[in-house]
Amino acid sequence: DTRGGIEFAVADLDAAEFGRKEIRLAEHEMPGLMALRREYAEVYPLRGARISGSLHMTVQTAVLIETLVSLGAEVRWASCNIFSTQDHAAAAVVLGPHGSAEEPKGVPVFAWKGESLEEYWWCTERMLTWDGEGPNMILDDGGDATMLVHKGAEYEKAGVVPAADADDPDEWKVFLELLRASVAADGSKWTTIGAGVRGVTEETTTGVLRLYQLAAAGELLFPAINVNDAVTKSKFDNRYGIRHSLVDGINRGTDVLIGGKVAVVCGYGDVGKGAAESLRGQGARVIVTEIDPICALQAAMDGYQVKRLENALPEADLVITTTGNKDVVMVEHMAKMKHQAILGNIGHFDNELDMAGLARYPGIRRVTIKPQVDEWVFPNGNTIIVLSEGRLLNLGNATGHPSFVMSNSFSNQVIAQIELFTKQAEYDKEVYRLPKKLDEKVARIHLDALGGELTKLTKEQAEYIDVDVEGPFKSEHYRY
Ligand SMILES: NC(=O)c1ccc[n+]([C@@H]2O[C@H](COP(=O)([O-])OP(=O)(O)OC[C@H]3O[C@@H](n4cnc5c(N)ncnc54)[C@H](O)[C@@H]3O)[C@@H](O)[C@H]2O)c1
Ligand SMILES: Nc1ncnc2c1ncn2CC[C@H](O)C(=O)O
Repeated sequence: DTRGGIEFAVADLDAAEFGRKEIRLAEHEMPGLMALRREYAEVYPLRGARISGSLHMTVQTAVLIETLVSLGAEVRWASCNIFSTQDHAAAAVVLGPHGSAEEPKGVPVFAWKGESLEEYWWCTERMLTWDGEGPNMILDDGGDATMLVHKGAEYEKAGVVPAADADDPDEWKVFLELLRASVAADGSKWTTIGAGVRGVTEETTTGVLRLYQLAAAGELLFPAINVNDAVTKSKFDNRYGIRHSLVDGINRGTDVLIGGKVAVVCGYGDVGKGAAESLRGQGARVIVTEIDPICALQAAMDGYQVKRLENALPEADLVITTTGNKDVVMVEHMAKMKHQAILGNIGHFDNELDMAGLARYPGIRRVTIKPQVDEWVFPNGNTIIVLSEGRLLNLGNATGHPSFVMSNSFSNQVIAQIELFTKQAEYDKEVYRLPKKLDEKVARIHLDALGGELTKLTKEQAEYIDVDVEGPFKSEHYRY
C-alpha cells in the first residue's frame, strides 16, 4: 500500500497508536539511543544516507529506526525473520511520531508477524528497492539482505540463476525463484545496488560469520562493520538479553514449570551462557553440550554438567539450541525425547533443528496448539512440543530482548552507520570492528543510566597500569 507517499506492507495500521505508546516507554529504557539523538541534534550526520534495514521489526527496532531518521537518514525496513515482527511497532513506524493513518509520515516498512517464505523475500526485496537511487547503506541482522545483493550481482554477472537441488532448504528454493524473476526483469538491478552501497553494519554472530566468509573469498562488494563483536553488544545482548527473553518465550509458549526439570542447552557461547543462566534461574537442572573444550570447561566450572546430546536426551524435559551451527538436533534425537518434551532454538536460523527431517518422518503428525507452538506426534504416540518451527523462539514466542539491552546493541549500530557513511574513504572492502573507546562510551552511558558509580584512575595509577586516565582501559587482546 502507499499513503502520503509512504509505501508499506504491515498487518494493521490501526495498531499504530498502541505501538506509539510502547515506543514512548521504550525510549526511556534506551538511554544510549536517546543520548545519540541529543549528541547529534542539528548535526544530521546521516543526512543523505539511504539505509535499507533488515532486522527484527520490534518496538526496540522502532526506536533505532527513528534515531537514524532523527540523525538525517532516509530508511526502508523489513524484518530478518518471519515470526519476529511486532505488528503494532511496524504500524507505528509507518505513521511516524506525527503521522496518521490517512497521512503516514514515517518510513516504509515491509514486515508482519507470520510471513510465508515467499512474503519474507518479497519484503526483503522491497526494503532494498528504492524509487530513484538505491540504498547507500545496509543495516543487516543475519546477512540475508547482504546475501540478496551479493547473490543477485553474482547471478546477473553470470547471466543465469542456478536451479535449486531437490533437498535444498525451502528458504533457498524461494530465494532462487525471487532472483530468477528479478534477473529476468532487470539484469543489472543488484549489480547497481551493490555498487551504490558504502557499507553494511551487521548485528549478529551468524551474519558476521557470513561477512568474514565473503571477505576471505574476496567477494565483499563494500566495507562492513561487525557490530556483534562490540563488547557492549555481544557480551550484553547475546547473554543478558537471552537471560531475559528465553524464559519469556518458553513461558508464553508453553507455561510449563521449568523448576525441577532437566534442561539441555546446546552451545555455551555468549547466547548459551545466557540461556543456561536463564533456565538455572528458574530452578532447572541444566546440562550443556559443547564442541569447544574451552567453552565446555567454562560450563563445567559454572556448575553445569557437560554431556553429549544423545546421553542427555533420556532425561531432558527441554532442549534449547544456541550454536549458530546447523544439524544440531536431528529427527533421530527428537524421536528419543521424553513425551511432551519442549524443543526450541534461539540461534539465528532454524537449521539448528532438523525440521525437514521431522516433517518427513514416516507417520508423523503436526498438531498446532496455537501460533508458533506445535505438537509433533510420532507413530508410537510419543510427542514433542516445538516452538516457532525451530526459529528463534525468544522473538517468535515472545518479544525478544528488553529495551535497555537493545539500547547497548543499537547504540553500536548507529555509531557504525555514522562511521561507514561519513568516513567511506577510510574503509576498504573488509570487515572492521568499532574502536574500544566507542565501546567504552556505550558502556558509560548505560552504566550511568543504571546509577553505577565509575571510579576514576589517578594519573599515577594510569601510568602504573599503562593506560590513559580516560581509557581505553584494556588491551586489544583482553577478553571480557
Ligand atoms: N535469539 C537472539 O535474540 C539472538 C541474540 C544474539 C545472537 N543470536 C544467535 O545465536 C547464535 C549463537 O550466537 P553466540 O554469539 O552465542 O555465538 P558463539 O559462537 O559465541 O557461541 C556458539 C557456541 O556453540 C558452540 N557450538 C557450535 N556447534 C555446536 C554443536 N554442534 N554442538 C554444541 N555446541 C556447538 C560453539 O563452540 C560456540 O561456543 C548465532 O546464530 C547468533 O546469531 C541470537
Ligand atoms: N527486542 C529485539 N529487537 C530487535 N532484535 C532483537 C530483539 N531481541 C533480540 N533481537 C535479536 C538481535 C540480536 O542482537 C541478535 O544478535 O540476533
